[in-house]
Amino acid sequence: MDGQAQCAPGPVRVLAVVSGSCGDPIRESPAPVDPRGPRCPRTHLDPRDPLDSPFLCVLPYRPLRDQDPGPPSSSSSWGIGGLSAAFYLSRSAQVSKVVVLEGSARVGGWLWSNRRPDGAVFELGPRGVRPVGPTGRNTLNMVEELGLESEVLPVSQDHVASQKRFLFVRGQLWEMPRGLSGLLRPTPPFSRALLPLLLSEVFVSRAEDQDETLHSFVSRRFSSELADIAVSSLCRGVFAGDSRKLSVRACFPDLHRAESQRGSVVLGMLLGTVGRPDVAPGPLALRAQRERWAQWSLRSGLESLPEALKLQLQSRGVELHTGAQVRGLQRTDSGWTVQTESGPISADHIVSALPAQALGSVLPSSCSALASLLEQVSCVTVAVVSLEYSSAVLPVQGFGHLLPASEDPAVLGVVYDSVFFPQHNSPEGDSTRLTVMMGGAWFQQVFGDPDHVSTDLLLSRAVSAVTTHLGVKQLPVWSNVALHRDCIPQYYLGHAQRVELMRSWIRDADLPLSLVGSSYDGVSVNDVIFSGRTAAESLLQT
Ligand SMILES: Cc1cc2nc3c(=O)[nH]c(=O)nc-3n(C[C@H](O)[C@H](O)[C@H](O)COP(=O)(O)OP(=O)(O)OC[C@H]3O[C@@H](n4cnc5c(N)ncnc54)[C@H](O)[C@@H]3O)c2cc1C
Ligand SMILES: C=Cc1c2[nH]c(c1C)Cc1[nH]c(c(CCC(=O)O)c1C)Cc1[nH]c(c(C)c1CCC(=O)O)Cc1[nH]c(c(C)c1C=C)C2
Repeated sequence: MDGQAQCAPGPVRVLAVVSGSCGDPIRESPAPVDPRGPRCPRTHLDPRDPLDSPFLCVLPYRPLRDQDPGPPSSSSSWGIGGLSAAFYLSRSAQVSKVVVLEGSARVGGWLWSNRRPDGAVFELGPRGVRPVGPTGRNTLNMVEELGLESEVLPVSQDHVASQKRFLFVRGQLWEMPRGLSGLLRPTPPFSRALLPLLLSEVFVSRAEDQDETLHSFVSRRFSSELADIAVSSLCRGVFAGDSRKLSVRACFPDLHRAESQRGSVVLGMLLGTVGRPDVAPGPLALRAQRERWAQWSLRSGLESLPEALKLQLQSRGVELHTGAQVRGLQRTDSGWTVQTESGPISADHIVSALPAQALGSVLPSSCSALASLLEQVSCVTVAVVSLEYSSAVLPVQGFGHLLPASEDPAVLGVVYDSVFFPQHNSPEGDSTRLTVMMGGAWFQQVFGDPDHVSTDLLLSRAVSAVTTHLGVKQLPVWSNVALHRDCIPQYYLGHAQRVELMRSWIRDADLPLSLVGSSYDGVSVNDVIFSGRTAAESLLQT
C-alpha cells in the first residue's frame, strides 16, 4: 500500500512529481546503403529534453469549496504513471484541483510512437498491451472512459503473432514449444520434453529463502536448461535484464505466489492463487474477453493513450505545466515545499511518479533512509532500432524472437511489428517493419558508455542481427536509432522487501508521499496505470 497521506485540516493540496525526460533525442538515419535511397525523407520527431531535465507532475488537491488558482498553466508531457494518478485523482468529487508540472515537451514518457508523415507508425517503447487480468481490464476501462474504443487495434489469440514466438539459439531460429506436442516431445533447442518436468515440479519442495533469482527458481523447480534458455530470454524480453540477478518475487509475482500458496507453479496455475483484487470489466474489456484478444494497440500508436489522457485532464480543469523541474523537496508543517525552476510550490501531498533514483536525489536529508532504498532501484539502457524493408522479407511469421544471454549479450531480441500490427505499415507497398532491441543489462559491457556510443555502430549491429538471424539479405530502406537511457527498472533480489520498507518508512514518518510508476510494482503499461489508480484511491480514502 502507498504511504497514507496525513492531510491537515483545511485546504489540502497534493503535489505529484512525475518524471518525464526519456533519454536521448532520437537519432534517425537513412538506410545504410540502398541504391534506390530511402523511401521516406528523414523525419524528425518531437525534440525531447536532455536527460537531466526532470518531468514533474504537480497535483494540488483540495476540497471543492476551497478553490485555489494554483501555478500558471501550460501544456506538456508526462509518463503514463503520473497521468494515470492525475486521471484517478481528478475524477473524484473530493478533488477540486489538480496541477501537473513537468520539464519535457511531449506526452507519454516511454509511450512514444514515431509517426511518419506517410502514415507509418514505429513504436519506440511499448507496442502491445495485454488485456488480461485485473490490471489489463483496468486499462481497457480507462481506454473506454477516454473514448478511444474505435481506435483500438486488437490482436486475437488465434493470430499467428499470438501463437508463434521464436528463440535464436546455437545460431538457429526455433519456434517456442506450444500445444500438446510441445509438451510431450522434446522440442529443440530443448533436449527434454516439458511434460515430465511439469509433473515432477509438483513434488519439488518450497524454497526456504525469502527471495530467489529467476534463474535459480526455475533451475530448482524445472531444469537448468529451461532456466538458461527460456528464462534468460524471457527476462530479456520483458526487463531487458539478467535472470541471474532478477527477483522471482518482484518480477513474476504469480510464480512466487504459486509456490508459496500451492507449493508448486503447476498447481498454482491449475488451482489459481490469491493476488490482486479483481477489477470489473467494462464493455470494452468484455469485448476483449469475448473476442479472445491477446494484445492491443491504438491506430496512431500507443502514444494516443497519454495524448487522450492529457485532453481529458485538461477538460477536467487539471493544470498542466512545463519547465518546472524539481530541484528539491522540503518538509513543512502542512506538507511540502517543492523547489522548481520557476519558484517554490507548496503542497500537502506528493504523488511521485519519478524513477525511484530521481526521487531519492531530491528528497531532503531527513529522508536519507528512504532515499538510500530508492537509490537501489537502478535501471538499464536499451537501444531501440526500427528498421523498414521494402518487401515481405521474413522467413517466418510470429511475434518475434528472443536470444538468451549466452547466445549474444548485445542483441536482446527482434520484434516483427508488421506481422501483428500491419495497420501501422506505410500505406504504400508490402513493407516489413522490425524492431531490434539491444543492450539492457549488458549495454555497458557490449557498447560502453551510452554517452559515447555511435549511432552507426548500433544501426549496423541491428542490421547484421537481422541478416544473421533471419537470413534477410536486403538492406532496410528506412531506419531509426533511439537510445533509451535508464528506461527499465531492474527488480533485483530483495526488491519487493525494499518496496515494502519504503512504504512502511513513509507511513511511520507520516510522510505525505505516494510512490507511483515502473520503479515499484511492475513495469508493464498495465501495472504502471494500476499503480496510479492504487495511489489515488489510497490517498482519497485517507
Ligand atoms: C523499449 C521499451 C519497450 C517496452 N515494451 C512494453 C510492452 O510491450 N508492453 C508493456 O506493457 N510495457 C512495455 N514497456 C514498459 C512501459 O512502457 C514502461 O514501464 C512505462 O511506460 C513506464 O511509465 P512511467 O510513467 O513509470 O515512467 P516514464 O515517465 O515513462 O519514464 C520515466 C523517465 O524519467 C526520466 N528521468 C530520469 N531522471 C529524472 C529526473 N531527475 N527528473 C525527471 N525525470 C527523470 C527517465 O529518463 C525516464 O525515461 C516498455 C518499455 C520500454 C522502454
Ligand atoms: C527484446 C526486448 C524487449 C521486448 N519487449 C520488451 C523488451 C525489453 C519490454 C516488454 N515486453 C513486454 C512487457 C510487458 C510485460 C507484461 O507483463 O505485460 C515489457 C515491459 C511484453 C512481453 N514481451 C514478451 C513477453 C514474453 C512479454 C510478457 C507478456 C506476454 O506474454 O505477452 C516477449 C518478447 N519481447 C520482445 C520480443 C522480441 C519478444 C519475443 C519474441 C521485445
